[in-house]
Amino acid sequence: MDKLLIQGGHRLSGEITISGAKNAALPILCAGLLSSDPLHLNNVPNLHDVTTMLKLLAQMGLKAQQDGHTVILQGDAIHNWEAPYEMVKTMRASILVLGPLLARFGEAKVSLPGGCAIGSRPVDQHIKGLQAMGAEITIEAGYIHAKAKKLKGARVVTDMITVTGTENLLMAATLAEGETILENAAREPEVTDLANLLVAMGAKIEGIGTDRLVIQGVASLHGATHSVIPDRIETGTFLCAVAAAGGDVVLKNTRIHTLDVALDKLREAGVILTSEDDSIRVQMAARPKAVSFRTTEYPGFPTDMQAQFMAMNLIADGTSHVTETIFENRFMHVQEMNRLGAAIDTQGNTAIIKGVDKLVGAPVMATDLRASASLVIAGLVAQGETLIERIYHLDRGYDRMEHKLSAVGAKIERIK
Ligand SMILES: CC(=O)N[C@H]1[C@@H](OP(=O)(O)OP(=O)(O)OC[C@H]2O[C@@H](n3ccc(=O)[nH]c3=O)[C@H](O)[C@@H]2O)O[C@H](CO)[C@@H](O)[C@@H]1O
Ligand SMILES: C=C(OP(=O)(O)O)C(=O)O
Repeated sequence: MDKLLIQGGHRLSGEITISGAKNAALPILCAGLLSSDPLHLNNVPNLHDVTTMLKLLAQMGLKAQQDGHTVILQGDAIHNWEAPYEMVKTMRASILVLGPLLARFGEAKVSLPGGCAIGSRPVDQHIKGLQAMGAEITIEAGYIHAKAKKLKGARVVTDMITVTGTENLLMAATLAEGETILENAAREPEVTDLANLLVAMGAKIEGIGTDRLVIQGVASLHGATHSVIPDRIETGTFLCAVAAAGGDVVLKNTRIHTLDVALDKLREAGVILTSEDDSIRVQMAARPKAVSFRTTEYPGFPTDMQAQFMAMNLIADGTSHVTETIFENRFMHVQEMNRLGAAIDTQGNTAIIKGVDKLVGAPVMATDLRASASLVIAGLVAQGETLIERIYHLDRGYDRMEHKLSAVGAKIERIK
């Protein structure tokens, strides 16, 4: 199993190009199931979740040609409507095939994703929404089996804001009969990116970017060309790396307005940020100041940035309080960080981080995707060597992270 070896204590300087967003690319690839025409997708990141998704879609008969960051999909020969456990267990986003398959073919069988490291993560809201649209759903032997001759438009109010839930229902509604209203919809930029693609495919959607999406179903969708938005979480991860390790780096091909709250927190920490068109320069010459925050849905502070900001807070001046409100078990990096000499105490869903003068490298274990990224940041700061095990979590969601960091002066290498 691959590991990352980091020699900490080096400032970062240079340029990093941000990849396309994992969490936009995954639903967008599933949208390929909605049409028999070709879908030309650009800026698709090269990461394991994308490979897994393409494998899953290929098994269903969706044709895919991948050339660098371009993927051309064609859904004119789909013959299998099942997402097996073997694939769903490695990538929860597989649930995103449910809505499109059901809407276009009237049937889908998708393994229940089950719990994962960061929380139990049920999909009851996806099911509730599809049932409201007339689907008959049974859950048996670990599979969601959904059938509907033709989905019918409905008003769906989800109990909570759910990102993939909104995306699944949105895709289903594009081919349903009549009008669907999704209240309490997620407003994450990745949902907006998917909605924009769907519109390019001929879907009729109003309220894009708001918490009320109104969809008029159409008989069929056609092909389109679309470029996946830059990854705001990858951008934020590198911003935190520079904030913690110090340096002067320009991040290119990004969209800073998707990171407003996180940028405010970095400024509060003393980071100098200057933006221009689609790039942002991050400069940090001093010890960061501790910053407190609580995670919430977009446009609030993203849960997917919680661990990386915590890594910066470890060596900050002062004490910070970090409250996680989205997932019930997203503090697994805390124990590993404490092994590096951090001083973190957790009380329920709040972590209290007392900034320390230094961290000291040690072997640590990655437990989930963003926890892995936070350990990389901590390793860049720690004195001596940090060895990070189980980086398959990191590879799920980052496109060549160690190459990008090496290019700006980090001493980081992959050990096979
Ligand atoms: C592939 C993808 O886009 N993943 C993102 C997506 O995950 P994902 O879409 O799985 O997360 P949700 O927005 O659905 O989850 C939000 C909260 O709602 C709960 N919930 C959700 C659905 C449901 O049917 N029932 C239910 O109880 C979840 O357990 C969680 O506590 O949004 C999360 C929150 O921004 C991010 O951390 C993930 O990176
Ligand atoms: C939690 C994440 O992803 P997923 O929903 O795919 O597990 C993430 O991207 O941080």
